[in-house]
Amino acid sequence: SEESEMYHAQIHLYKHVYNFVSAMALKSVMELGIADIIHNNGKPITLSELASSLKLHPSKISVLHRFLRLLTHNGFFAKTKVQEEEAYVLTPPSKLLITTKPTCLAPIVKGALHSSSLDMWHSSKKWFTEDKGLTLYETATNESFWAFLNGNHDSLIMFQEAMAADSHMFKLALKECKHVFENLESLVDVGGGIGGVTKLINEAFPHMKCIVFDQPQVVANCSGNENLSFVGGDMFKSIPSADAVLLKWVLHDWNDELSLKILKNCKEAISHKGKKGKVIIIDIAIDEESDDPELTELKLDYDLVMLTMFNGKERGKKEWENLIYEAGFSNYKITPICGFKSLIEVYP
Ligand SMILES: Oc1ccc2c(c1)OC[C@]1(O)c3cc4c(cc3O[C@H]21)OCO4
Repeated sequence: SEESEMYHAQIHLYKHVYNFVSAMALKSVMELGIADIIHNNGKPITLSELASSLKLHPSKISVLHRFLRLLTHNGFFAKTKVQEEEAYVLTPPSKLLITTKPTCLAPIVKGALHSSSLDMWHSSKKWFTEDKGLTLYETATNESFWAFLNGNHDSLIMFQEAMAADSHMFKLALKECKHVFENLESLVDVGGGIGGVTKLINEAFPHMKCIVFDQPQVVANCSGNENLSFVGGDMFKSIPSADAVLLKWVLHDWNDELSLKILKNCKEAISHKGKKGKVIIIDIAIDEESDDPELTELKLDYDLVMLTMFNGKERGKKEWENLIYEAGFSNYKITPICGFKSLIEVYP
């Protein structure tokens, strides 16, 4: 009936209006360190045990229960019984918040839901109606997000820890895509930040000469080892030579024109010593036909985060192909990795 269609539409609309509630509840649980408490408890934990671990005021115990109820409903916790009393256990998504594990993604939750990433959205009408080539972030703050990070040490650390946290997922993927890095004598990790990924590659391939290449102020206080070095520079000007260039979660920060510039400099960097060389891109590839709707939604969410913060973009397979050929490369191969990213090997 028309009414029931209206009622369903209403639920759909309100659900989206309040999508932020589960995100912020997850942020609260991350800040309280609840995953660590349950993990360290070594067994299911009751609400009162959890509340006393958190030293919550008695009036906040029911508050905690309501937060856990929503997050249990959304798959972050599961309920069980301990001597007839309800108790909570972690699920795979909340296990990603255990801060003592290398696969901890708490820094991403912290960075992505930091007010510096959220406040800009209140300026979107201004952004849409202006004809300036600014990002939403710049419209809201009058500076680029990169300038903000370079001007706020704590936020830069938060961002770099988020990137490094995501890199540990790559450690799992490295097992499946080891062959991509085999027989490389050298590799330069462009936009490698504090070396999250490069250190993992250096551990897996100790004989490979690895260079972490990022802006001078980013690599300034980083130190490596005899096969891991940090080099400061500008990837839009030139990139140090190596057998392979790695671009992990870099090109989605940049529009096509700037991404082309980076890729052309990569082509220069791998054409040394006349060897074949390759560019290894690790980034999101939108694929609406074969991805399930939830995965596509994540990729489209990231597309708007990149657009609004960096004037970047997530790319579909065809867009990656066009960019790769436009940059003068002759061939490429896309392999899904890490759940929602792809590894794209690009050959000159
Ligand atoms: O190339 C990338 C990859 C992921 C992210 C990027 C850029 O910026 C947006 C983001 O939501 C974000 C924003 C942040 C942050 C981490 C963080 O992770 C997310 O720490 C401070 O602000």
